Amino acid sequence: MPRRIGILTSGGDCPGLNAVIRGAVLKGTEVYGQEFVGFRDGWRGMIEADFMSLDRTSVRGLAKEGGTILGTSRIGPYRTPEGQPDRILATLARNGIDGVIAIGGDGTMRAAHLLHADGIPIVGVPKTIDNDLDGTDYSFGFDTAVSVATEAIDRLRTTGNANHRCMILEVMGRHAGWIALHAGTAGGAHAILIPEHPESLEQICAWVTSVHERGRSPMIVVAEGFTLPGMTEAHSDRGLDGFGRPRLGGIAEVLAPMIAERTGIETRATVLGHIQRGGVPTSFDRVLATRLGIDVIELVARRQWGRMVALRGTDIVSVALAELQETKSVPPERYHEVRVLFG
Ligand SMILES: Nc1ncnc2c1ncn2[C@@H]1O[C@H](COP(=O)(O)OP(=O)(O)O)[C@@H](O)[C@H]1O
Ligand SMILES: O=P(O)(O)OC[C@H]1O[C@](O)(COP(=O)(O)O)[C@@H](O)[C@@H]1O
Ligand SMILES: [Mg+2]
Repeated sequence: MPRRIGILTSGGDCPGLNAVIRGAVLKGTEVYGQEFVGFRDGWRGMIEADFMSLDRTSVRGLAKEGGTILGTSRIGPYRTPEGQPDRILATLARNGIDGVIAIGGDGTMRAAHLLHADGIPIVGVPKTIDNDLDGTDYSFGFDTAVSVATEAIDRLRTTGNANHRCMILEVMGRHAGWIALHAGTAGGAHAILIPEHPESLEQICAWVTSVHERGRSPMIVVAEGFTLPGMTEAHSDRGLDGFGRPRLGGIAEVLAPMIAERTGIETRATVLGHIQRGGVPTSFDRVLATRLGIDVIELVARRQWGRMVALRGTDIVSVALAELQETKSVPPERYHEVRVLFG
């Protein structure tokens, strides 16, 4: 039975991370008598042996707390001499750490898979507000982000109606438009634009005009990764993130003047940004995150390294990290199901 376990949170933060930590620490300490440490700032803490001890007291009241008490980063393994697997194994051994729980998104799970293949005892817990992680029906953080985005749509509609304007809300979603799809559907958007399904400017303007002509204020929801035909990459003018990828954001501000010019309808853009990632998780996300934290301890107890806990229907199951596909995209039929309501 692994006795001393390290936990880390990596990648973009996500409401529910703390609830996972609490679920895992409470289950592990109470049921198996395990000890826990928390690596600070994701993989960096594991690589540099920068950790804090986690006990019952340190996870008190955490189910409802946004962010992560451990901090997160996009600093990864393999990039420095200390980040090589043999050095990581030695660091873990020196500190008496028998296994690692990595809580993160697609990137973190990819890194965890590589580390497992290189002999590091590691299991994963899926997190992402984007809901784009393969292998799990939903990830915690998504429901919170959708709730925040839906409220933003409701608010934008009243100001849009008052001023007879077209309103555009931009939400996160680098490769997948799940937040836009769900929030747009919940908020009754007149068009939802997502990375998986390009729409032409002509089509978008046709929807906007038809809404306006029947006396309503058009409401568009766009995911940050959406591209117009002819764009080879998602819009980015904000430099690179910690992992060297372009920081997305701003496509709503690109679309607004184009739509205004073509339709003659005054148009305003709002970029929701990190508001959808901060603050308290919804009760759905608290429950999901807590269950994943509890259940990942079973993987650890059975030494089922190289696996990730996941939600399948209403059950928590586990999947091999090696089997995860690149991205869980919005399937065409899910998009076309709501597209018939646009305009
Ligand atoms: N293929 C990879 N090899 C090594 N490390 C990786 C790889 N992909 C991601 N990582 C590390 O995991 C971190 C988290 O991934 P990222 O995509 O930024 O967030 P998330 O896990 O939320 O998707 C990255 O910033 C990087 O340090
Ligand atoms: O501002 P940051 O921290 O770079 O995060 C922005 C990114 O966070 C996300 O919500 C999640 O990204 P990761 O899962 O890769 O962390 C993306 O949709 C968005 O592009
Ligand atoms: Mg990612």
